[in-house]
Amino acid sequence: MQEFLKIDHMTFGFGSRMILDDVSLSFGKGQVVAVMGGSGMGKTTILKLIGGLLKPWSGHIYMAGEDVHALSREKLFGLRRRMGMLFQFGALFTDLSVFENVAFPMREQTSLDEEAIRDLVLLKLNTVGLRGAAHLMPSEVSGGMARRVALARTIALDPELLLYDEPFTGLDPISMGVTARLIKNLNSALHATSVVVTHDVKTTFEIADYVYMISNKKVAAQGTPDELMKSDDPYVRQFLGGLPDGPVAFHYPAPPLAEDLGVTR
Ligand SMILES: Nc1ncnc2c1ncn2[C@@H]1O[C@H](COP(=O)(O)OP(=O)(O)OP(=O)(O)O)[C@@H](O)[C@H]1O
Repeated sequence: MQEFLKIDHMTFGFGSRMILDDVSLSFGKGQVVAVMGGSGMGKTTILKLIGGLLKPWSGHIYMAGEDVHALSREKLFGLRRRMGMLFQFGALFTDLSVFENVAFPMREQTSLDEEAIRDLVLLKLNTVGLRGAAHLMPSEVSGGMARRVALARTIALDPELLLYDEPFTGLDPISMGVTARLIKNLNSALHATSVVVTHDVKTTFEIADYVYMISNKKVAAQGTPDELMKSDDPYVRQFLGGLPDGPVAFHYPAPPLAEDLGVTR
């Protein structure tokens, strides 16, 4: 496997609160890699660190051999241009048509002429099955279609690295499956690397080549979906089974309920 992205012994936190403690993750070229874990474990934070929006306390992130946080501002912008980011809910610009939403990064970041933009936008929309919807406004398309438009916009400039934050949230099961297959197919078509942050086990395991599970500031488990399905690690079993009890407590640490309610015997 040729490595494209590497998180190397990285530690990060907000203020004095550590969120990630000495984590190392590797992402191969051409792979779809899922980063999973419970709410608040730092999954979105990892994407922001990769994108250079946050800086590690220690450790490094390398993309295509470049140390992301050692780059000049200009070089970082150059590197970011090689990334496509689909952040939570992938909001579209509501006052722009589907076509203009996809054209937006092209107009912002390239000097392509109108004709080239038109052809490219239609090609990208065709890839997600929505060429016929180019003239519609975001308010006229369904939630699942809007997510596909956002995907077309994410791949507008043929990124080498695709970062997805909860791409399945809020979608019905069919749209989830469609979105998942698109993520997989786009990754192959672009010869890219995709990082998918999610807690949806079923959909993710259908498309991921490799999975990292983050818990308690650490990589709690990792492997291919097959390996994890067969694992008897209690954390993996708890996560996959959606069980309330296990190594990860359901209750946030608290005094006894009776004490909080002022009940005495
Ligand atoms: N700007 C910030 N300042 C301080 N704390 C933050 C900030 N952003 C996130 N956090 C905290 O860092 C932790 C990790 O947040 P993050 O959004 O990465 O979690 P997540 O795993 O993506 O969760 P979810 O699945 O709920 O989106 C959370 O406890 C959150 O409250």
